[in-house]
Amino acid sequence: MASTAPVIMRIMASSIQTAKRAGGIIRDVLKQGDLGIVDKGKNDPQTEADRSAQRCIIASLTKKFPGVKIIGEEGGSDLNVCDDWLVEDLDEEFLQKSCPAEWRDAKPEDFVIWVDPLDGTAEYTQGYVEHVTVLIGIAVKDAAVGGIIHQPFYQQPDGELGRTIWGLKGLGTGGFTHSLAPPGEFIITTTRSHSNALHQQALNAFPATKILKVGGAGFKVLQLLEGKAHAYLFATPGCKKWDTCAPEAVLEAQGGFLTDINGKNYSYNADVEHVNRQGVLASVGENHSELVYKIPRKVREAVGV
Ligand SMILES: Nc1ncnc2c1ncn2[C@@H]1O[C@H](COP(=O)(O)O)[C@@H](O)[C@H]1OP(=O)(O)O
Ligand SMILES: [Mg+2]
Ligand SMILES: [Mg+2]
Ligand SMILES: [Mg+2]
Repeated sequence: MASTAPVIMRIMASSIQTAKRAGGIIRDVLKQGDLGIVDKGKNDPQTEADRSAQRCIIASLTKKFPGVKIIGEEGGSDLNVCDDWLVEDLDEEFLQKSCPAEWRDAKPEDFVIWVDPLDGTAEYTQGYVEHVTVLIGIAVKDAAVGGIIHQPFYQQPDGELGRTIWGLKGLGTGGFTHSLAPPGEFIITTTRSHSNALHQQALNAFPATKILKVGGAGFKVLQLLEGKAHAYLFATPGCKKWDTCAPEAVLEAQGGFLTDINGKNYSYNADVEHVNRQGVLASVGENHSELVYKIPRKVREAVGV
């Protein structure tokens, strides 16, 4: 019944399979050894894995959904890829699920797919491969609605590498076991490679019992989902719509929040500015607005309201 499923269900089911294939490409580039690093800016590396994974994802999704706008971190991509990189199948298990009523009638032109082919590139080049994720975020009009977070280097109990987490607002999440972070503690997960004085000032305002410095927006949201941290803070511009669309959708499908540091959700339509100028604050199982008001007003004014 694949062809009759609502567009959003088909985009999600195709993105699950495509993110897995991209994860395989990311492992292959590392195995082969030459990362082909290019510096796009300060602390902003790109590797052959970013480029190849993006080509795989954009070519596959464009072929399947020609009427859908797709925006990838690595810019315009050559859609001419080998058959091995062209993912045609859909995740059948996902397709069996029932589509939430609110998205059932969404048309191809209502969607924007935000692709971060490799989130945590700095960490990938430094050997912290468990921080790496593939992010495919699905926006309907302005809102982040669905997301895939694939971890290429996650070791399954049976030894298999890779796991795929999904979330769709109104339906829920899959691919991991949700738990809340320990009560009585306050653990913050934050950047390890893009800190600055402004961000540090915000971090200092929290009575944290522990600060985890890890790479990638996807990995930090996974830490929230698995109860390793209570909040994710990045109080400065730097991450972009492709970093937050999928994590926001998955976290919010689980009852959490991912907003700017003023507590406002970002917009994900095709015309928005790519940079998330007002930073990121995410939490699950917490009073999110209380966290917003812990961030010093000076910091919130510096990034803009
Ligand atoms: N200053 C920056 N320049 C470029 N990318 C950034 C910057 N800050 C954050 N990012 C992106 O957001 C992700 C999360 O940031 P951090 O790990 O510092 O918390 C990074 O892995 C990176 O995504 P990517 O690795 O896909 O380029
Ligand atoms: Mg990058
Ligand atoms: Mg990223
Ligand atoms: Mg990236």
